[in-house]
Amino acid sequence: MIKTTNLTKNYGDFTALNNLNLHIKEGEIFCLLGANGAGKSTTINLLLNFIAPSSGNAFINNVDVAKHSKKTKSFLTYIPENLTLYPTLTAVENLDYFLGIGGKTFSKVELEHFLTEAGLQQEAFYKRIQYFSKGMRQKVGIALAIAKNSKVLLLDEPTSGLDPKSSNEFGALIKKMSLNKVAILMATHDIFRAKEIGTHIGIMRQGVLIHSFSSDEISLQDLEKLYLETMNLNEVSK
Ligand SMILES: Nc1ncnc2c1ncn2[C@@H]1O[C@H](COP(=O)(O)OP(=O)(O)OP(=O)(O)O)[C@@H](O)[C@H]1O
Repeated sequence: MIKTTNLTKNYGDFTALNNLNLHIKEGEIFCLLGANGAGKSTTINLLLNFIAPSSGNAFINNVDVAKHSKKTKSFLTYIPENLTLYPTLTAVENLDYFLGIGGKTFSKVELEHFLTEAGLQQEAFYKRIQYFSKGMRQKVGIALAIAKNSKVLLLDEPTSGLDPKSSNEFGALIKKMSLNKVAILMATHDIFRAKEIGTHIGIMRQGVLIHSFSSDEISLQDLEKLYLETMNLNEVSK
């Protein structure tokens, strides 16, 4: 699970994240919406201990991220907007390499199985990553999460730049991960996908989570309205 208590990040006088309280349980998909600069990536960076909190705490699987960074990383997989893999290595080789860094070794058959589970077509297993689309690279990232048996998945704008079919496929894959009890946080601008796959949705503005609700409480139309109203508030307060 993912939990934050009064998590705050200041840069001098500027507050990028203001007292965030989140609780994402196993099997839940929390989609975090917000305008550019709202604090979505800051939240993810704090959960990864890429940056230190100014105050408050972040927990992955009940372990404090700032105190036990290495341990919390072993529970999670992070897929950034553009997943960096080794371009000259194949999908299988990349998977083998990154799992090896975490001290895990698997047979060729097992690695192929993880890629299959992640929805990568078999013809791509032994192709160099440099020829992969964004959607295909993300599937390698998901295969990594499956192989690691990750309890938590952190996704930063995973569907931006994906065509509708790939975005739909990605959504289905994320839902499948959640059925395996993974707790998922997805920062996104994609209202449609958030409503479709999210069990919970949050809207952030200027570092504050101002709306948070379960996805079935709101229609797509109302969600869009609320989101646009939030964006307009941003404009007015500038
Ligand atoms: N190192 C830093 N120093 C000062 N301000 C920063 C720093 N890093 C981020 N910020 C500011 O913190 C705010 C939140 O940024 P963040 O990247 O979390 O937004 P975001 O919601 O992920 O936006 P986007 O949708 O554009 O990715 C922004 O105003 C950003 O300029």
